[in-house]
Amino acid sequence: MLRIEHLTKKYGDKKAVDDLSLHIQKGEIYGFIGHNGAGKTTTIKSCCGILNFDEGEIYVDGVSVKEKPLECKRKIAYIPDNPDLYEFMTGIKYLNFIADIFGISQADRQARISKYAEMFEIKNALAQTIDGYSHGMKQKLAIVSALIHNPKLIIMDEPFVGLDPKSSHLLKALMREMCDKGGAIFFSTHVLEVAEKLCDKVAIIKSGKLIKSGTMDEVKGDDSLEDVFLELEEKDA
Ligand SMILES: Nc1ncnc2c1ncn2[C@@H]1O[C@H](COP(=O)(O)OP(=O)(O)OP(=O)(O)O)[C@@H](O)[C@H]1O
Repeated sequence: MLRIEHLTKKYGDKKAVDDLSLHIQKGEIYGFIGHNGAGKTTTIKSCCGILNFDEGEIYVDGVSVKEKPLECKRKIAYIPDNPDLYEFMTGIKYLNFIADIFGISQADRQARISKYAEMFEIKNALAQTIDGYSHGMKQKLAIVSALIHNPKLIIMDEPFVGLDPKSSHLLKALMREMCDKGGAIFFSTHVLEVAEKLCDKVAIIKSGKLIKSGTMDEVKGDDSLEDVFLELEEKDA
């Protein structure tokens, strides 16, 4: 569903991501972990067609992000680490704006908005302008807006930051349900306990380079993901 081949992205002379390859298959929840500044957001933004990259290729469901960015964006939902939404809009206006961009029918958008806004308990806030939302409410609105076009692939940067425990639980269940239906999820997190419980596979990035990836069992064996991560961080530090 998502194929990253030899991705290299530089800022000036500095390589933020260096020759990184990863394959995320249908049905997989794939976690992406690494220290602050390791290159996670840069990789994620490259996958979503938000950042140009210097070398390599990225394919979404077989389509090149470089050659056909719009076609890829139709298949993807991207939830950034900071929900910078149009604050002057009401929640419902924002959701309809996103639904218009993706050309979603009135019937489908109403059904999805109703389902997900109710699930994340923001239905009553949809008439308010977004500038009055808390961080968590904005994050929930960003999640609802990401689900409006029924994406095949969801890419999320630190999705659990700011969510209350109930919403985190709901999001985890939704992630699993979506993958069970043939979708795929690639997300970054610093919460290793969540990654360990939730992910089918995990990749560890350090200073722009992929240092370990595979199924959770392959990566961590009998240890905890935290122990393995910390040990890898210590090596050659
Ligand atoms: N716009 C930019 N201009 C210059 N350097 C940048 C820019 N964005 C990121 N970097 C650098 O690229 C490297 C990777 O940053 P990135 O944001 O991808 O890391 P990250 O793994 O997402 O970190 P965090 O966990 O703190 O969010 C860092 O060294 C960062 O300073």
